Amino acid sequence: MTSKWAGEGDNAEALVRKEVEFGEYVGLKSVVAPAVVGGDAAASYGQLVSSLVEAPEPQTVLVRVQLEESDAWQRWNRVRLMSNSSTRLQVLLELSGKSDGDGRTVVQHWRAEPVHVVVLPARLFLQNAGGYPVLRRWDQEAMHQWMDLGVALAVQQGDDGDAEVKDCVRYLRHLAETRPTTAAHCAASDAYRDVLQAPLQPLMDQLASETYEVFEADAPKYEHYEAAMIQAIVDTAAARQDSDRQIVLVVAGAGRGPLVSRALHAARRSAADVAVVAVEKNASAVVELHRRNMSLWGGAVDVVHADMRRWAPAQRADILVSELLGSFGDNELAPECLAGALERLANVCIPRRYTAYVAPVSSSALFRSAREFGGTHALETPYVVNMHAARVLAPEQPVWEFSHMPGDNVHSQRSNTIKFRVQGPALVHGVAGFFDAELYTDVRLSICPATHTAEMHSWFPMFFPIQVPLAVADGDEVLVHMWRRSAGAKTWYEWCVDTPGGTSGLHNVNGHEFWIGH
Ligand SMILES: C[S@@+](CC[C@H](N)C(=O)[O-])C[C@H]1O[C@@H](n2cnc3c(N)ncnc32)[C@H](O)[C@@H]1O
Repeated sequence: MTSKWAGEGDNAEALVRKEVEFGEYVGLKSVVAPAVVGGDAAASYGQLVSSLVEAPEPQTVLVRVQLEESDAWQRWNRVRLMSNSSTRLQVLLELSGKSDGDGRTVVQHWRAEPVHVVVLPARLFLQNAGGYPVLRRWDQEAMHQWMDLGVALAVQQGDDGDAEVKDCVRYLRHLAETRPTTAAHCAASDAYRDVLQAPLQPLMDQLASETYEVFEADAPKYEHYEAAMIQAIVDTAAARQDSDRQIVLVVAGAGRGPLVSRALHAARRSAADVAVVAVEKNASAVVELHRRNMSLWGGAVDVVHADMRRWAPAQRADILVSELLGSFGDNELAPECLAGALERLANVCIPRRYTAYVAPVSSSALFRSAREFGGTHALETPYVVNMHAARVLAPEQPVWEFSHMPGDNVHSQRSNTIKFRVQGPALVHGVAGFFDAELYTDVRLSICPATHTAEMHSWFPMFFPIQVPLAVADGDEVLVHMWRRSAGAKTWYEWCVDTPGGTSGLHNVNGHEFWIGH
C-alpha cells in the first residue's frame, strides 16, 4: 500500500505495523495511528486500523482526528464503522487552535465518541498580564468538561512566540485543581455514570431493604409528594359537606414508609383529621412498616399487607398516593396498578398523570457496554443509566401519557411516532427516555433535561439501544416509533428508529427479549 498519510516511502502499511510491533515490545498499552484520512485512501486506512484492533495484542489504537478538517467526524466515523465500533478503538482529538470558536461546542459534539486524549496546540493559549499562558473563559470551561469526561489533555509544542509547553501544562494543572466541586446530591449519582442497569421491577420482584434505603435518600422527591398531599388534603376538606368524617389517605406501595411519614406530616401541616393507611405487597417491607408504626408513628397508621390491585377495603378512601414511577414514567406498571385500584379505592390519585418522553441519542460508551452484555438480547433491552458520555440529538418530546382522574380510560396499550430534527453529524445509538409527572395541580416531578426537578436523583434516564447504529447529518429528520404493549401477565416496549439513510428495524418484537411482569 502506498499512501501520503504515513508520509514515509512507498510501504506505509509495513511501517505502521512495525511501529505497532515495537510499541508492543516496549509494553505500550495504546498506539497512536497516523491522522485519519478521507477520500480515496479512507478504505485502506480503515482496513489497516481494523486489522490492528483485531490483532491478538491487547493494545488500544488511538485514531488521530484533526479538527481543522471539515469532515473530521465523518472520517472518524468511517473508520469506526469499518472496525465494527471496536472497544479497542479510541480517538486522539487534535484541536486546531485556529478559530476563536467556543471550545464547549467541540465537547458537546464529541462527548458521545470514545475520546481518550485531547491535544491542545500551544497557540490556543493567550498571555495574561504576567506573561503566563491562559485560556479563554469558554475554553477553560471546555477543559473542565473534558476532565469531567475522564479525557487526558496534552499540549503540542507550537511555533516561535507560542507559549512554552511546560507553562501550559502548569496552567492545566491549576485548572484541574480549581475545578468546581460536585454537589453532594450529584456525588452518589456520579458513581453510576454510563453504567447500564436493568430497570427495577417492583411489581414482579420483592425489593431489598438497601434499595428502599437508596430511594429514601432523595429528599426533594418526598418534599414534592408532601406538598402534593397537603394540597389534596386541603381541597378534599374544602369540598366535603360532612366535615366530621376523617379524610382517608392510602399510601399504596408504601415500601418501608417514607411516604407514610410524609402523609402524617402533611396531615399535621394542613390541620386536617386524616387517617393514614399503608398498603404494601412486599411482606419483608411490611415488617419494617409495622416496626416504624410502633416506634415512629405512635401506632397511628393502619398497615395492610396486600396487593393494591385486589385489596378491597370496607370504606372507599379519599386520596390514593403511590410512587410507582419508573424512568419512563409507566415502566414500573403504575397504569396497571393504579387504574383499576383508583376505581375501587379513591377519588383523587397522586400522581394524577405522567408522561413519557423520547429523544434520539448518540453514545459510543452506552452502545459498547450494551453490546458487551452479549448478543442481540443485550441490544433489544432497555436500560436505566446515568447518561454522561452521551449526546441527546434533539430536544425530548412527549410520546404518551397516563392520567388517573375519575372516569379516565384505563387501557394501557400505547403507540406513537415522533419526528425529530437532529443536530449532527452523529451516529444514533438508540433512544433516550424520560418522564415528567403531575403529582397534584402545579406540583410536578421531572427528569426531562429541560425541566429536571432540582437536586432530585432517584431516577436516571432510560436507554433503548438499537442493534445497528445509524449515521445522521445535521438537520436530518429522524423518526422514533414506540409501542407499549401488554398480553397476559406481561407488558413491554417495542421501538424502531428511521433515518434518511435507513431503519433500525423493530426491536423487542412481542417482548421476546424484555418484558415487565405483572
Ligand atoms: C418504587 S417502590 C416505592 C416505595 C416507597 N413508596 C418509597 O418511596 O420508598 C414501589 C413499592 O410499591 C410496591 N408495590 C408495587 N406494586 C404493588 C401492588 N400492586 N400492590 C402493593 N404494593 C405494590 C413495591 O413492593 C414497592 O415497595
